[in-house]
Amino acid sequence: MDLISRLHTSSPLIHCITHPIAINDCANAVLALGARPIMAEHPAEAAQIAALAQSLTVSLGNITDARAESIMAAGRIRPGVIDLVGIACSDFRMKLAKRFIQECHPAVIKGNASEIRAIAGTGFHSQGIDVSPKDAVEKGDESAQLKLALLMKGIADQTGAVVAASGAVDVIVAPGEDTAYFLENGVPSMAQITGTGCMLTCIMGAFMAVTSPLNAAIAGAAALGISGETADCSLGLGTYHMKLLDALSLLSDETLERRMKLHTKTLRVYTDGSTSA
Ligand SMILES: Nc1ncnc2c1ncn2[C@@H]1O[C@H](COP(=O)(O)OP(=O)(O)OP(=O)(O)O)[C@@H](O)[C@H]1O
Ligand SMILES: Cc1ncsc1CCO
Repeated sequence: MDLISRLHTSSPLIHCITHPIAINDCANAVLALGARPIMAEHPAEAAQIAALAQSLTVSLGNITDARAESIMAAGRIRPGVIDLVGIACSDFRMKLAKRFIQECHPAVIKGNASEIRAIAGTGFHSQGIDVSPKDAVEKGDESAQLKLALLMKGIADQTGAVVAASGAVDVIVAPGEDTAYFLENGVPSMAQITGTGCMLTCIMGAFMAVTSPLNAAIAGAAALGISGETADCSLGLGTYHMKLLDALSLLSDETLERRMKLHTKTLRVYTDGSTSA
């Protein structure tokens, strides 16, 4: 795998429509991997910038009317990554997410486990923008991992998008495929820094400029998770935040491949609707 060196060599332009809480970290995360971010969000220019860029990411976090408009305008131009931030606690965002998925056909649909359950139309627990502990999928809980993956397969097959659920275990499923991918990289401190999920969205978008949406989702989750593992958190969260960016900028393809904790499972959906792995 040579995705990081491909990014450094080709320096693709990544159009990220995200929110002020995470915008600076997102731009720096894209730069750290060798790509070029453009954070344009004016509705009058969003389509033109999306057409110019090699990849697009959109986030529903801290949504505004202007950003909602530019997300739709850019999404109609290019199938990007949509981050479903907050759809579990906001009917407005849920409606916008559904409209985006229907009209813009994103390549990747990403959220935490509560947001993924919400977009699947199944029971979910809302805890603001964070995952509810009742929906979260933990390391070692194979049954919960599998249930979420099966739910995600339904969304993927229905929308044609890769579906990614971030968390302690990142779960990724592609449309028309029976394989579910489970990544166990990362440390709990990452959830203590605001915007790590938003950075992940833009990192996936960066990789999408040089590989398929499925590989981009896997490589993105692994790259951020490994950076979170190698960054020093002993001096507190403020320093850890910067160390995370340092680690991302120093990450090599060799380390990405060697430290990636990926396992797969085959999902089966029977004609009577029952499921198994
Ligand atoms: N408990 C955890 N253990 C290990 N890694 C974690 C944990 N929580 C988060 N991570 C890591 O952080 C990454 C971001 O995931 P997370 O689901 O926390 O984002 P998020 O909640 O959407 O963040 P935000 O809303 O602040 O942008 C994951 O891909 C994973 O690598
Ligand atoms: C704190 C916060 N509020 C809306 S988005 C966001 C950052 C994490 O997504």
